Amino acid sequence: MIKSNYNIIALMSGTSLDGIDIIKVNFSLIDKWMFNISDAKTVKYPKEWKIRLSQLVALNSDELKEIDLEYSSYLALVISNFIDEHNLQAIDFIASHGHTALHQPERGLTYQIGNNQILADQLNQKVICDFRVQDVKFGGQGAPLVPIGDQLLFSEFEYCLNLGGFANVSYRLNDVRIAFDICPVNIVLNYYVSKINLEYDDKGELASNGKINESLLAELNQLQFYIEEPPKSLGLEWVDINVIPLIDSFKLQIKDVLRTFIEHIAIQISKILNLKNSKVLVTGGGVYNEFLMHRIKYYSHSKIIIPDNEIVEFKEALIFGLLGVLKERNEVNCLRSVTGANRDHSSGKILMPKNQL
Ligand SMILES: Nc1ncnc2c1ncn2[C@@H]1O[C@H](COP(=O)(O)OP(=O)(O)OP(=O)(O)O)[C@@H](O)[C@H]1O
Ligand SMILES: CC(=O)N[C@H]1[C@@H]2OC[C@@H](O2)[C@@H](O)[C@@H]1O[C@H](C)C(=O)O
Repeated sequence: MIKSNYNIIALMSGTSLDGIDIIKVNFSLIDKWMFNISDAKTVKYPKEWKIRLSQLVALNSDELKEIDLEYSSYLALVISNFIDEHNLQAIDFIASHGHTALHQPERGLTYQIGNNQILADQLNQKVICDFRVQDVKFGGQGAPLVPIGDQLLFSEFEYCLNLGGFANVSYRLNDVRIAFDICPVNIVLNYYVSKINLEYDDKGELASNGKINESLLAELNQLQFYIEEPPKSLGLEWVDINVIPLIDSFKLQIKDVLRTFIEHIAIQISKILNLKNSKVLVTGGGVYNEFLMHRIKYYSHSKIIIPDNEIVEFKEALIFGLLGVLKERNEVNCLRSVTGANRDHSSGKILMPKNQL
């Protein structure tokens, strides 16, 4: 009989580069999937890794392969420390997203580093990973992948909104799950505050003291991406080409850039959350940007619900864990309605440690 209870470790490294989210979680299937997170931690990147990961786009394929190996080995160390710290035993497998190095689905390309065989070998554990590649091979965007988890674990909410490096949303429309990236969020805010040596704009304080530049706001709101129909996704490359040069051309003070960009985010999000009185589950580090949340609430007619910190911070890791479980069961974990692939499919690579092959 197929198992219905899984003890796993799940990991996610998001675009904001704040660190590696790692959790120990139990999934059990009763009438629906239930979960229980027993341990959770964000392992901050050492400065050196943060710099290296922020420069991946510039690397050639040999350099990428080399850093992939090193990063896989680094992840193995992070996981093994987590196992020791929490004295974890009887783990069924590790589900890991890795870190996105390249994402150009229109060229058939997406590359997450950290999914190398040495991860399984070094840990001597089964690893399920590399969830995006097959979707791109099937003509999909390879992202977002979290919506299947929104559907299976958080179906009581009309919308699931995540405010990470980018804002993404998922919701049901005529019994089909729709999801897409809305606009950049922390990836842009963090970039500008890094110029004054801050990691992020705590609570949105700086932004709240800035002034909106109406011309920049109008130009941001007119970017072509916003009128495209889903499925659609954003990557760092898009921000580097379309957003940063535009903002820089205005030569504004940082607080005014932040203020204008926050208004832009709130406007773009409000265009999506247009179902009156709906419940919106909001997660991701952007939740802690109080000024951003204030502007989102100002424009929105929905009920904004912020869950406890564990879900705010670890929902993506949780769902990549679920993707691993679904792959293990050979069940669908990528929805064509979301990614635009030519079929629903069970995506991911299973790495067995060498000595268990
Ligand atoms: N107190 C705070 N005030 C303002 N912003 C905050 C605060 N705490 C966290 N953030 C923002 O949240 C970011 C981290 O968010 P999160 O971990 O959800 O992103 P991510 O997982 O890397 O992104 P993605 O989901 O797009 O891959 C930080 O880099 C910062 O910009
Ligand atoms: C290619 C890639 O890594 N995309 C990430 C990124 O970060 C946010 C947004 O862009 C989303 O599309 C996706 O991650 C989430 C977790 C997802 O796949 O659902």
